[in-house]
This record gives sequence, C-alpha cells and structure tokens, in this order.
Amino acid sequence: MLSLKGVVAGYGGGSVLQGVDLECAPQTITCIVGPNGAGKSTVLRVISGLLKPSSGEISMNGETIGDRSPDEILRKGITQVPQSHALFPAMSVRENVLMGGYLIRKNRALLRERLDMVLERVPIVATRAGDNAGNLSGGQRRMVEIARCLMLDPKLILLDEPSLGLDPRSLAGVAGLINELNQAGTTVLLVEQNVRLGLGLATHGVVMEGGKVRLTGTASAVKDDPEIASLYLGGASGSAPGGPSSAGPKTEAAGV
Ligand SMILES: Nc1ncnc2c1ncn2[C@@H]1O[C@H](COP(=O)(O)OP(=O)(O)OP(=O)(O)O)[C@@H](O)[C@H]1O
Repeated sequence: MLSLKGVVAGYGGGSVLQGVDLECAPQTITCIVGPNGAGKSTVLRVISGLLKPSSGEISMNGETIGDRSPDEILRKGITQVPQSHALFPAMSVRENVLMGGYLIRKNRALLRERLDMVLERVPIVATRAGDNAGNLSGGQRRMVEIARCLMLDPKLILLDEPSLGLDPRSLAGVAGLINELNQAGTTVLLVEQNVRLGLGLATHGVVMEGGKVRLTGTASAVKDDPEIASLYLGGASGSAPGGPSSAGPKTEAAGV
C-alpha cells in the first residue's frame, strides 16, 4: 500500500533521513520506534508531503506521491494526526471535528454523512459535542484529534506519538480507538516513544537509528529481538542474547 524506497530528506543542514526503505501492507498497524533524533517524525512528514525528499521514491498503491503537495496527499487518503495540541481550545468539539472536513466543505451532504460516521465511531465526539475542546482531558483531546482526521475517510492514518502525556487509562482508550479503526479497514503508521505500547498495538515494527531503518519485522519479532528488548524494554523478553533468530526480524542496515 505505502512504500518508501531510498528516501533521503532533511531540513537544510544535511540529510536527516539517509535512505529509508519502508513498506506498510493494507490493514496493518506499523510502529516506528528508535532513539530521539532518529528521524521517526521526519518519516511521517515526508509521507504527508510537509517535507519533500531530496531523493528516493514514495508511493501509495503504486502511485508516486513524493512530489505531491500536502493537499493532494490528503485527497489520496493519507492523513496525519500531529504530535499534540492540535485542537482549537476555544472552539467546540463538533467545530474542531468539522475542521477536519475542510477539503470536502462544499459537499454538505458528504460532510453530514462523515460527521454522522465519526459521531458513531468515536462516542466522545457525540457526548462532548458542544463543549470547548480546551475543557477536555488529555486523553479525550487525543481521541478528538484522531476523530477529526476521520472526516476525510482516510485509507492510511499517520500518528505521531499518540501516547504522549497520557495516563494509563487514557492510553488504553486511545489504543482501543486505533485498534477499532484498523479493524474497520484503515492502515495505520505510528511513531511511538512508548515502545511497549506501540509494539503491543502494532502488527509490524520498524526500528530506526541515525536516519536509517535498522530492523523490520512483525511487531512480536521486533519486540522479542534481544537487542531491542535490552535497549528499549528493560531486558530480554524471553530470548537468549546473541542476535535475531532465523524467524526473527530482518536487519536492514547494521552498524548505524
Ligand atoms: N523543523 C526542523 N528543522 C530543522 N531540524 C529539524 C526539524 N525537525 C527535526 N529536525 C531535526 O531532525 C532530526 C530528526 O528529528 P525527528 O523529529 O524526525 O526525530 P525523531 O526520531 O522523531 O525523534 P524525537 O522523538 O526526538 O522527535 C533531529 O536532529 C532534529 O533536530
């Protein structure tokens, strides 16, 4: 569905992404993990068109999108939920959600249909519709941020650190919503600092380091990789140390 091949990109002072290869199959949840500054959020930015790659190929269902504007990419069914603080606090929950339908605002019937769908799929939007977004808890705000992107009925949702700043109960709610969207057919690509949560939620895992993909595999294979377990999860998770097994994840670019 989504494919990145040899993507190089940066912000003017050298390349942050140094040849990223990544694939997301339809209806999967892929979680990118890695240390601060590895380039995880930058990968989301090149996919959503906010940053243009200097070389490499980005395609969605076989169609090149690396040279498209953020608007065109949105219209192709890819939406990004930003890291946080993305709602207008003085506007109501309903108004915030409607903002997500800006691109379809002229089609009132479609706008109404999508709003009804969002109200049904994300109950907090219905129960708090008239309240100012600024009065919601952190977990409720995150749900509404995700709900807002559903107004364009995305095929691929990009989430940058959905767990950021949330207490365990809110985390469970947000993880549940991501799972429900995925069950309903949406493909998800997320970046997570909370490796346990991210890989627990995902079907596939990607480990980035130094602007490159270091490891890919099923989420459980990545989680069980002894090196990943000791680096990110506080100890090996049942596997003997000494590198990935033959059934384990694929090392893409060792030594970065
Ligand atoms: N807008 C920007 N302008 C210049 N440099 C940036 C910009 N955004 C990110 N960078 C730099 O790019 C590198 C990768 O940043 P990125 O946010 O992609 O990392 P990350 O893996 O998501 O880590 P973090 O969890 O810390 O956000 C970092 O060195 C960062 O300082």
